[in-house]
Amino acid sequence: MAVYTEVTDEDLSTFAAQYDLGAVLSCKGIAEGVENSNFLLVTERGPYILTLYEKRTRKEDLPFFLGLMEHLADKGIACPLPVPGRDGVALRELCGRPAVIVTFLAGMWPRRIMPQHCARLGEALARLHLAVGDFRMERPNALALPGWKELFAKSADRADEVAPGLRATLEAELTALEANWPVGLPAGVIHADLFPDNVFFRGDSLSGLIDFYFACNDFFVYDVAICINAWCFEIDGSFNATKARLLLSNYRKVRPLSRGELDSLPWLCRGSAVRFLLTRLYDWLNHPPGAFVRPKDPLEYLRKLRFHQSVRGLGDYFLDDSDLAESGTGGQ
Ligand SMILES: Nc1ncnc2c1ncn2[C@@H]1O[C@H](COP(=O)(O)OP(=O)(O)O)[C@@H](O)[C@H]1O
Ligand SMILES: N[C@@H](CCOP(=O)(O)O)C(=O)O
Repeated sequence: MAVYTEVTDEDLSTFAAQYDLGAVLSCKGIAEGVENSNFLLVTERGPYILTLYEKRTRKEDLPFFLGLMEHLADKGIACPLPVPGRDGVALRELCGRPAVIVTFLAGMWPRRIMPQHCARLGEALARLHLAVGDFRMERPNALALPGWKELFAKSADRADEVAPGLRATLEAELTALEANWPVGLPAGVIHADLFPDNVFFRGDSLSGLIDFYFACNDFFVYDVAICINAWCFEIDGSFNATKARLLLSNYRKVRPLSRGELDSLPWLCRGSAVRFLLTRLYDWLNHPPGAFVRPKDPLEYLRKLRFHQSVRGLGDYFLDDSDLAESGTGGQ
């Protein structure tokens, strides 16, 4: 459960009085998420989500995240909308933390991922990438290669406590990634954390996307790589090529991927595995004592990294020749 900051009844009623939401009926910490403190806030107007921004979310980035949600909602993407107070301001402060109330999105994230979820995810991700075409704000990716190196430096000395040899593996992988990272691919704002717990479904239909607090500018296809890692491995660690193919083919129906983007996928998958391995490793070694949060397992991402390291080429695991033929041999 991610509740780093406790909110007293008194603090909450003073805070809620700044909105036109009626009286607060209940406010409960949410038993999911690891980054920020989230509460299900029920008022006379209905349910909302109250978020207090913690650790990795920098206050200066919040206008970008809130502006992005407003832009996407305007483009018809189902996502939470920041709720302004009576003064028109959405971003406020509560218990010394930046805080926002956003609209509640109905639906459930899939506990057991079925191939059809991956198909719907592919379409939604591509729609998101098209919808940001005219979003004018920018945020560099703080968790790209230089950020990975900083995180690694903070955890390197203790990495082998988590798995023997992890330090050397990460050192070598960071060097390899630096030498092979693609350049010049189509880029724009990406979600950058579209894990199953951030995608809601109602029945078989995808009902919305949440948690835009890692969104940033990067290659669109890097977002695809993040989703392949988060959605296309089974609990036993095996890669599910059917899920990856469905994710990719449905993405490509909405936003075609060039041959250059497809060819870069194996390295982007490796990079994405390292990115989540490093944040999880850091959190594993440093989670605040007493905080109501369960750190996620870094080794899940070490296993995913090893899988991608063992792959010899694109055709080996995602796509066969007929898939690749659709993209021609063009560049980016
Ligand atoms: N707008 C929303 N509508 C409904 N539930 C939400 C909403 N935002 C967050 N939640 C719930 O809170 C949980 C944690 O939110 P999330 O944004 O993923 O937190 P974190 O940023 O800490 O990872 C989600 O899994 C979901 O259950
Ligand atoms: N998805 C990340 C952790 C970020 O937490 P989330 O609750 O915002 O998804 C991971 O799995 O490491």
